[in-house]
Amino acid sequence: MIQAENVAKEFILHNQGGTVLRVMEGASLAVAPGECVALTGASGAGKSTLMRMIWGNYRTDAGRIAVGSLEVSSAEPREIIALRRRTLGYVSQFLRVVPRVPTLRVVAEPLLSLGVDMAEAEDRAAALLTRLRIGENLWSLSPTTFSGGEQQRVNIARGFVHDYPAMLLDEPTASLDAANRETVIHLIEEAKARGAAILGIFHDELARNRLCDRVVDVSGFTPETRR
Ligand SMILES: Nc1ncnc2c1ncn2[C@@H]1O[C@H](COP(=O)(O)OP(=O)(O)OP(=O)(O)O)[C@@H](O)[C@H]1O
Repeated sequence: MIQAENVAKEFILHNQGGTVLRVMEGASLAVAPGECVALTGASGAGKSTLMRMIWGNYRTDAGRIAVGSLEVSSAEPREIIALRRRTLGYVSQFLRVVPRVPTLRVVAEPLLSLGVDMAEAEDRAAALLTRLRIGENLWSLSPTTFSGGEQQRVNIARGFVHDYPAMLLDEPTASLDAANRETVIHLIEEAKARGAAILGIFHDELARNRLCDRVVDVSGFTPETRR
């Protein structure tokens, strides 16, 4: 469902004399439906860079990336937007929201953009917010003033509101208390059980061991010149 073959990436630092940083070469991996794969490797090894290339935010300099039937590495922006709407979910570490939009709406929005009717979308959003222990008194407020952990739970609710066939998770259990961490682990287990292909960065080793079928160490894709 998620595939990378021989992917290479370099950054050109235009504000530093055009220095070229070759950060990755020969990166290959595949995540099948129902499988959870963890990206590991030291800080700076390229985990986030690989995730951003799969998400379509960073261009690939060589090789190919595909999610489902779409070649992300050569896709048009409108194809990337459609992929993100239907097929590929992404739970980043931080919630980014438009100010003043109420929490219930923030969480329901991915379903609304798929044409699900408001009542059903809000029901599903409410169920997830309840599971993630966000009190109903907060649902009509914008999450911009929420605590870090509350914002992360809203972010997770939004990321799991639609049953994406593929998901990218960036430290989904970071900054959560024990009970909410357990809830998030269950949400990920449920996504796997319904056949989602999941690729994630999990610094939380216990969560990684419970959830992940395999580990891909991105240090193996670091060019010789950087080792
Ligand atoms: N936009 C960018 N411009 C220039 N260099 C970048 C950019 N993004 C990442 N890099 C460089 O690419 C390398 C890999 O960074 P990346 O953030 O992917 O590592 P990581 O494994 O996710 O690290 P961490 O665990 O610390 O988050 C680093 O040397 C970083 O400086």
